[in-house]
Amino acid sequence: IAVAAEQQPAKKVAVVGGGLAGALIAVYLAKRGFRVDVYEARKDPRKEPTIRGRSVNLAFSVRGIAALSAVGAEGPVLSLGIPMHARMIHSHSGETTPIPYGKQGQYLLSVERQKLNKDLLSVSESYRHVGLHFEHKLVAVDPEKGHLTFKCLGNNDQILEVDADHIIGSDGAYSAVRRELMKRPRFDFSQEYIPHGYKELCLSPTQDGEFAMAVNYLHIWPRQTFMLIALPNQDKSFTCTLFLPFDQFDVLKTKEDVLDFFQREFPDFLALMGEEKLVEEFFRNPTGPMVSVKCKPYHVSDKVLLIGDAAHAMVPFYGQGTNCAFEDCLVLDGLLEKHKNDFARALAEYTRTRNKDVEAMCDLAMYNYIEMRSLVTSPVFLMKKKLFNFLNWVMPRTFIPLYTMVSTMNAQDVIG
Ligand SMILES: Cc1cc2nc3c(=O)[nH]c(=O)nc-3n(C[C@H](O)[C@H](O)[C@H](O)COP(=O)(O)OP(=O)(O)OC[C@H]3O[C@@H](n4cnc5c(N)ncnc54)[C@H](O)[C@@H]3O)c2cc1C
Ligand SMILES: Cc1cnn(-c2ccc(OCc3ccccc3)c(C(=O)O)c2)c1-c1ccc(Cl)c(F)c1
Repeated sequence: IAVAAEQQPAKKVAVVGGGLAGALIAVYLAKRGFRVDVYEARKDPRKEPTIRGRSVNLAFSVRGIAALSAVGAEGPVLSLGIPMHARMIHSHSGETTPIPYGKQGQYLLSVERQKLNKDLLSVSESYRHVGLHFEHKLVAVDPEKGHLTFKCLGNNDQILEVDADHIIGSDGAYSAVRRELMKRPRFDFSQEYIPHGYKELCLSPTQDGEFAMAVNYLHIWPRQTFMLIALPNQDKSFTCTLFLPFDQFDVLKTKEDVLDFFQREFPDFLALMGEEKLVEEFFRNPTGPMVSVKCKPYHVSDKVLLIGDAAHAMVPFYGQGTNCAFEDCLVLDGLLEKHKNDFARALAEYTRTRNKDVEAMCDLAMYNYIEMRSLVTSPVFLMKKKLFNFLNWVMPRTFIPLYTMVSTMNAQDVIG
């Protein structure tokens, strides 16, 4: 006797990686009635102590918010996020110039990554057919069989074998799922590390507990081959990121080296940060690499799909990586809707339609990096942005600055 579709057991999806993309796709698939198990190598971030001054934030834009709104998960970002209506450009002499992101109502949101990840994991867990498994590191995967092997890091590295109907690889730029797909013929893959590294520094609130700088801005110190940015946090600190070539990081070995560098290049920032705090932050926080990854196809028949950085890691000079990862979820959901949960059709169309868009974002981010690294001092940055904003004012429908088009949001875009 044919068992009615709704009485068949729900298809099982294994999501490898419980970062931002993994947590959101789990919500999407749970809403579609799949049985979802998320396997994350790290510990449950919700049980980890929040280390003050270690928050990392993201610039969020309309494409990311739309993907959250589609599953009713935009609450945390909208309540958490701090609007940045303009960039604040800091010149070498310490002058600051605000340049709006566009007309009134166009802005970016500064959102704390960890808090967002925790909230999305909790939203996914609110669905009874979602299971979260932390400290489970994928060590092998057989895409054709839908078979996965995990090492249970919290349990003497015991091995756990899992079978799933479908596998989502959302395990980031250094994806283990993608590594398996790379063994297959006709799998295109390219990656490029850039010569710059990045280091996060926390600019604490002032003595009287206020923000140390103007709050509703994305602060930028453009210094040609290196740049500094600062995004505001809910706790009135700023998460600042220094982008500097590794060979320049390598020569900043002593306290004096660091203080001389900041006194020369970012005197206003040094004054805000204080020498003691700057040195402490500089040597405590790691210097991270930045890689651009492209690959294709993103799927293996109806069995495996790569999303987020696992599919398309981009250098962060457009602030769109998470926004693209979230848009991946929206696109996949639309295709599952179109193909009535037929993964084979949905995944094939996903690769066919999504690839050109995300590779355009990867290229834009790299183009921005090259442009920022070469042309940009604050006068050039100011002139360029003011000219763009003027042209947009003169021809609002025909000239929209590319960055504004890609990255900023309108209130009505969000509220719909
Ligand atoms: C300096 C910097 C600044 C950035 N700023 C912005 C910004 O302003 N705006 C923006 O939109 N984006 C920004 N990004 C990009 C953004 O951080 C990424 O695009 C985003 O984190 C991608 O999410 P993801 O879930 O695909 O990957 P990740 O966030 O990397 O998550 C992958 C998860 O998989 C887990 N994992 C990895 N391997 C395994 C395994 N073998 N088994 C199990 N689990 C595994 C990891 O522990 C992790 O939790 C920035 C990136 C950098 C480096
Ligand atoms: C984290 C985040 C979110 N968005 N952006 C971003 C990116 C590019 C931008 O402009 C293109 C451009 C600026 C300067 C010169 C040419 C082109 C603008 C802007 O217009 O404000 C904002 C960043 C960011 C990330 C790293 C650095 Cl180093 C940085 F400066 C900003």
